[in-house]
Amino acid sequence: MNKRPTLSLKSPAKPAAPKLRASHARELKPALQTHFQTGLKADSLAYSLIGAANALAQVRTGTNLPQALAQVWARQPDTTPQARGAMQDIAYRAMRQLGQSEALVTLMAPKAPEALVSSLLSCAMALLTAPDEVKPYEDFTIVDQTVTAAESHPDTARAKGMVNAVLRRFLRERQALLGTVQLQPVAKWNYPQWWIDAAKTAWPDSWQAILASGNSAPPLTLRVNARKTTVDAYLATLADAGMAATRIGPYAVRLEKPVGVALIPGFADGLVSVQDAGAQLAAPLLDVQDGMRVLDACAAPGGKTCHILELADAHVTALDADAKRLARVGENLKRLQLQATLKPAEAQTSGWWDGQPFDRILADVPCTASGIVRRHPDIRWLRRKADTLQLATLSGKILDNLWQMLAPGGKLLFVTCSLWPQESEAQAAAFAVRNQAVRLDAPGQLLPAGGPGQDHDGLFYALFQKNA
Ligand SMILES: C[S@@+](CC[C@H](N)C(=O)[O-])C[C@H]1O[C@@H](n2cnc3c(N)ncnc32)[C@H](O)[C@@H]1O
Repeated sequence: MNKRPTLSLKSPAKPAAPKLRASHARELKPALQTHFQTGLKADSLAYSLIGAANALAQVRTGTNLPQALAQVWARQPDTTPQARGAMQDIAYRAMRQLGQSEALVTLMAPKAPEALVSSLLSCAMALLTAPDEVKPYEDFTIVDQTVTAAESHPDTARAKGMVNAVLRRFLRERQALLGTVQLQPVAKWNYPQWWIDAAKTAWPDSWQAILASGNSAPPLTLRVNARKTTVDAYLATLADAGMAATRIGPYAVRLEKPVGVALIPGFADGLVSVQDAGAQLAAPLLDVQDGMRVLDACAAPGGKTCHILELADAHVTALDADAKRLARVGENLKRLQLQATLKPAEAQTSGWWDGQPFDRILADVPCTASGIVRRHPDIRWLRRKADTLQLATLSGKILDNLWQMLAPGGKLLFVTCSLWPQESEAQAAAFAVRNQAVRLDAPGQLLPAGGPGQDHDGLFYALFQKNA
């Protein structure tokens, strides 16, 4: 990775120290001053660090990272696109290194830091321990800018000296400190202990590779729209634009260097969509023919809905319990010039159904999303162990309900992006027994994989047919 040229670090603004609140007394535990505007320059690393730290602190209280970042940007409308990019990069790195960073801080800090201080230190640690061949920033810049960031905010100003001391000690004793914390599994793997245990139990031969894969940066994979072009023609378009790419599936193209969608040739015109290569297996597996009635029961944001419609002239109903997310299905259909009926409703209910059976049903059910942590590194810190059982209970109800809506001879494809058998294979096996469903050939559990020729998330596929 090249050094980030967009950040001006020559003369970082040193704002006047903010007034400390009396409520900084530990026992009062004040709420974070999330609306506080620092006087930092938007193009400084300090600005990006305090923004990323704010987002991280929100994640620690249960908000997902994209939403937390969106909240930070909404509160600071002067955040430039470059600063947004830098904040996002720091926050995502921090999520992937959080176990190690928090263990390092616990080892060095004289007492447990308050939420925003802890988050700021985790952001700085993620940059200081970045695995990149070319470091994103120089060590001294990271320390200097983290201290400047601490100084700029009332929730961190008092801890400025401690922040400085911790980061400088880390630079002096790096190897010894890293060696010490690596003895703790949470710090070594950067997942909660229950997650590490679950991976070991489910995948005793490959849990290390699975956990490591979840800490890698994800590829940018495109789905080529079969209605508009071919993979070969699109690869040629990319080559003309000077963008290196390889084919990694029947419709899947991986860009060598991820870019924003605005820079992807033909994206606005619907030539391609962003979709993991593993997720691109769903539509072909459903084997939809022209004229069929198809239900996509958990459809948002519509990746699989649109793929189905790119492959056949079908009558698709796209259902999702979350009306806001369902609106994104509409946006994607519009960009691709496709049509479907959108219904905001819960898939375990039937009040929305007109009683006409479906020929094909896609049940891409809500799950722990443990197979897509490389794209959503915050998930591991947000999920709780009990979520697996709760989500499996809901998806069991969804499957049983949808089965009643399937025409004789019709097919139902059950999909999860989970690595936990309780949500996937065990669920599929129990469903088949409960409903006397015929199980057809499908990939089953795909573990996350990367490399030449293939690159996909962790997904599960089971295909069922109803007796005619
Ligand atoms: C794995 S995502 C679906 C991804 C989508 N199929 C795609 O390819 O773009 C699961 C979706 O299920 C929705 N959902 C959650 N609970 C639901 C329920 N009870 N009924 C219907 N949809 C639900 C969520 O809002 C979410 O959009």
